[in-house]
Amino acid sequence: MLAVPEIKNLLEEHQLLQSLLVAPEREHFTAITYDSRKAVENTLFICKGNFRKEYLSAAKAAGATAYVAEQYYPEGEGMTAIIVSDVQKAMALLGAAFYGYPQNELFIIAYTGTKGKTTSAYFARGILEQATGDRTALFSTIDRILGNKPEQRFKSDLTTPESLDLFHDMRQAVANGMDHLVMEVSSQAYKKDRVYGLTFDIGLFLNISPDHIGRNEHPTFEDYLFCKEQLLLNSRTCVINAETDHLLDVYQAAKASVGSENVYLYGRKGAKLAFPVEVDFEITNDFEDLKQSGFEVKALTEKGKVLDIDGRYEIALAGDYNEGNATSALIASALAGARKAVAKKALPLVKVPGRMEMVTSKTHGTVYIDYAHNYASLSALLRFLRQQTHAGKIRVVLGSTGDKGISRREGFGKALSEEADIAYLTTDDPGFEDPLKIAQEIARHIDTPKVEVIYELERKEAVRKAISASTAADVVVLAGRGEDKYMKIKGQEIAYPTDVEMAQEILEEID
Ligand SMILES: CC(=O)N[C@H]1[C@@H](OP(=O)(O)OP(=O)(O)OC[C@H]2O[C@@H](n3ccc(=O)[nH]c3=O)[C@H](O)[C@@H]2O)O[C@H](CO)[C@@H](O)[C@@H]1O[C@H](C)C(=O)N[C@@H](C)C(=O)N[C@H](CCC(=O)O)C(=O)O
Ligand SMILES: Nc1ncnc2c1ncn2[C@@H]1O[C@H](COP(=O)(O)OP(=O)(O)OP(=O)(O)O)[C@@H](O)[C@H]1O
Repeated sequence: MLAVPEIKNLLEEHQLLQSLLVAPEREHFTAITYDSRKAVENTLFICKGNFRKEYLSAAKAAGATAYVAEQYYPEGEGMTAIIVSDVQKAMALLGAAFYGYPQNELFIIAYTGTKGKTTSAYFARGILEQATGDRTALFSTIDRILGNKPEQRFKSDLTTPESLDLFHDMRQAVANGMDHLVMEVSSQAYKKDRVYGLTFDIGLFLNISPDHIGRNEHPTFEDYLFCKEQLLLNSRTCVINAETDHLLDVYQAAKASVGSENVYLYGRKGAKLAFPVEVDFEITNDFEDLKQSGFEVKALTEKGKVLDIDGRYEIALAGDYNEGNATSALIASALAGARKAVAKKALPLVKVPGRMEMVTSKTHGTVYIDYAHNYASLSALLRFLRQQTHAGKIRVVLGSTGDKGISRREGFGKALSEEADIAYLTTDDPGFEDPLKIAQEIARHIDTPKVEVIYELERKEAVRKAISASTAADVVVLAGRGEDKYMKIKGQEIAYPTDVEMAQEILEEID
């Protein structure tokens, strides 16, 4: 429940309130929503984003008695009108208040980074699940786990939910007995003030590379970096991958916010850093194959030693970057109070849907299904597979999404040029764009004749062609979609088999 005096105070404190017109008997609200289709009796309705006046009329007809907006609407006549200077910020504040500030009942670990957020969040939750006796929620790009029952697990639409949904889900998690939360915070979350007003217990910065720049996302790389760094300005303790690009900027943001004594840095032994800084934890690879890896973590500073995580760990995920992801989770969970012995047992059990999944074959190449969908992740993946694959060819099936992430097309072309032998260019969430045109744009950035380019726009056929042509020495990479079950075409989500399902089905037929 939320009442007008509390709303007024809160919005005034944050200098957001422009005018307030309280209609008689419209002073207490028992529901809150930004979607007219969800409005019920006595709802406080938020007019935000690509809002249309008809939505306010619909909300009022459904029983909404007040609205929050950046302007007055005649459609809201008879309702309490709360006019604010920034509706996204107001929504976050009102959401937290409506749901009774659930963040105060959770220890929150928040991840940002261009790559590795989901994987690292899964690692951290894997450890904390054991350490807290199953009281750790997870809000990831893949799913939102609000409790331990299957019906408390939901597929995610966004990496970071809209603020109202975020506070709603936090409240649910608390009601389900959770006292820890691991979540991903996208740069968009800061751009759109979805996490406005939140302070995280631990904020982790994994890396940054050009991505998410374009229409509907960030106008420039600087804006992208600025938004990502906001996590460090809103966390009590910061953990940074010392191997990130723009380390100086990132480190300074964290130091200015919490002081160097509350900043932890980690990196691979001998890694070249973008600026010289004392690293708290050093990672040494011990062994790796295509299924797993083992590594050693060593504290180099007194502050690092206090966390007591020195030791050898194993993970059931290939890719050297995953050792870094796992180390970030070790540091975060140690800061949350998890013991080393628990982490050691928990880490090898962590699986991440759609990340480095594998389908093996007797006669054809092993198929890797990975969500890699920009230059940094695809090149890291292909470089890793090249080291592990000796004489065989690397066959890569991919497309690039339409309407967003335009810079990925160039990134894919570049990564394919570096390590692929055969590129099967196909369809991946084309939206309102022509998938052939997208594929041709990727091909334009393949700058070497060493890469054979095959166009096959039906994704399933492209997968079939790549697997059928492969020998046992080859690897087949199905990139970009992970566990996606839908293809986004012209504003619709059309059911489509996952890459894993297609690989399994094709191999059952031809193996
Ligand atoms: C740019 C952006 O942040 N867009 C998000 C935003 O859209 P929006 O506020 O304009 O809402 P909208 O869906 O267009 O609808 C307008 C309003 O009318 C309402 N409505 C609509 C229909 C109706 O009948 N009645 C009604 O009241 C809607 O509920 C909404 O409040 O709010 C919506 C939820 O309310 C989000 O789904 C949508 O994300 C878009 C689809 C999206 O995909 N965003 C991407 C770029 C994103 O945020 N990605 C990041 C990851 C990328 C990264 O790492 O940076 C993420 O966190 O997921
Ligand atoms: N630390 C890392 N550095 C580079 N690439 C990585 C790293 N971690 C994971 N990847 C690659 O990026 C892909 C996506 O990983 P993950 O889903 O964990 O990242 P994410 O940050 O959640 O991505 P997104 O924001 O695109 O959803 C993986 O499938 C892997 O190929």
